[in-house]
Amino acid sequence: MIKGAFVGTVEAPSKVILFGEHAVVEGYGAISMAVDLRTRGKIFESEKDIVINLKDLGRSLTLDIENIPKLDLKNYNSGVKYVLCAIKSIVNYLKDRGYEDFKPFKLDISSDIPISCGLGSSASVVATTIKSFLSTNAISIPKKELCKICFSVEKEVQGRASITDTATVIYNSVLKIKNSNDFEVLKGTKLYKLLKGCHFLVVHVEKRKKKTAELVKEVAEHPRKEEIFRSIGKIVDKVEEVSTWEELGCLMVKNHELLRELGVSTSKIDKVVELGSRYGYGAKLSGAGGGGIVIILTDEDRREELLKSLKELEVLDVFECKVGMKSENQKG
Ligand SMILES: Nc1ncnc2c1ncn2[C@@H]1O[C@H](COP(=O)(O)OP(=O)(O)O)[C@@H](O)[C@H]1O
Ligand SMILES: C[C@@](O)(CCOP(=O)(O)O)CC(=O)O
Ligand SMILES: [Mg+2]
Repeated sequence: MIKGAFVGTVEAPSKVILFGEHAVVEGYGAISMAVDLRTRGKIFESEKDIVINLKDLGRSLTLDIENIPKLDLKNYNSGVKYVLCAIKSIVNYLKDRGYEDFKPFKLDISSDIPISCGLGSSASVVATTIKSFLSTNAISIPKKELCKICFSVEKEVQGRASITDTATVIYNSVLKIKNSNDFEVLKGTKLYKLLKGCHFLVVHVEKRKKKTAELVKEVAEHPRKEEIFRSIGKIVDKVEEVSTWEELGCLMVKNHELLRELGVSTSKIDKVVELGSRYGYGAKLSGAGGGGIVIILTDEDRREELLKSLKELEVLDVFECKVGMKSENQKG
């Protein structure tokens, strides 16, 4: 074996939630889809430890394999917790099933996904880390198991979470989330066919001041959350019945209004949603909120006017997003 030799690459995409964020944590449904902005893990041989370079954070972790099951996440800064918890969880999962003597490796993680803006960068990084560990050790586990482990990491680090982000980046598809921990891949249904024809734009509106974990915690304390979640749940149920982009866009705007009532929108996000409704079929914030991204269902005939207005608002970035297609970054 050549010291430091390149072994291979693993990847995971990102996601947008089309309907149902926050309420899904409390057991209501959601609709999500994968976005082709990717996290990549480049794996190299290592002599002794597991070394993980988090290129986007400018951080490096060196882990003695023997000590991984005893890692206490409390001793680490919040930025590296997802990756550490991912490594610890996969080691414990495999040990419980009789595996031992894991191979050391060096892993360089880098991502196209803007961090902490609602695109599920945490789930994508967790999936990449665990897939890298499995690939290095030539172990394969069922997708459903991989999903369960990644979800347990999001839950442990975030405190509260739904399976939405994890399942969407692992199945790399359009998903109907049935409740906080069950889902199905949508293929061939009426809604899937409608979504397949949709042109979406993901607008990175502004940096988020808070992490998902804090936003989910704040929402859990909202005095009217039950009533608002129920209304969001009803919208998700209606989505499967719609036949036109107009109806779909209208439900997006209604879902956004409810997220606004939950207190997770901002004035700039509202302005972008307004533009998305004026020049497109509808729009809403996506993910935990508090800033971050808006998803717009565009009217292709008015796309240029929309892009011009977004530029005037000085949004951070605009990404194309379509079911089953590679997204292109078109700076706004
Ligand atoms: N490229 C990356 N490298 C290392 N850690 C990352 C990366 N991207 C995301 N993370 C982890 O995920 C956290 C952001 O997750 P979160 O607040 O859930 O936002 P989101 O999942 O919407 O992007 C970061 O603080 C960091 O801990
Ligand atoms: C708010 C929530 O519904 C989505 C969070 O998405 P993100 O981390 O902002 O990409 C939380 C969850 O489903 O785990
Ligand atoms: Mg996240």
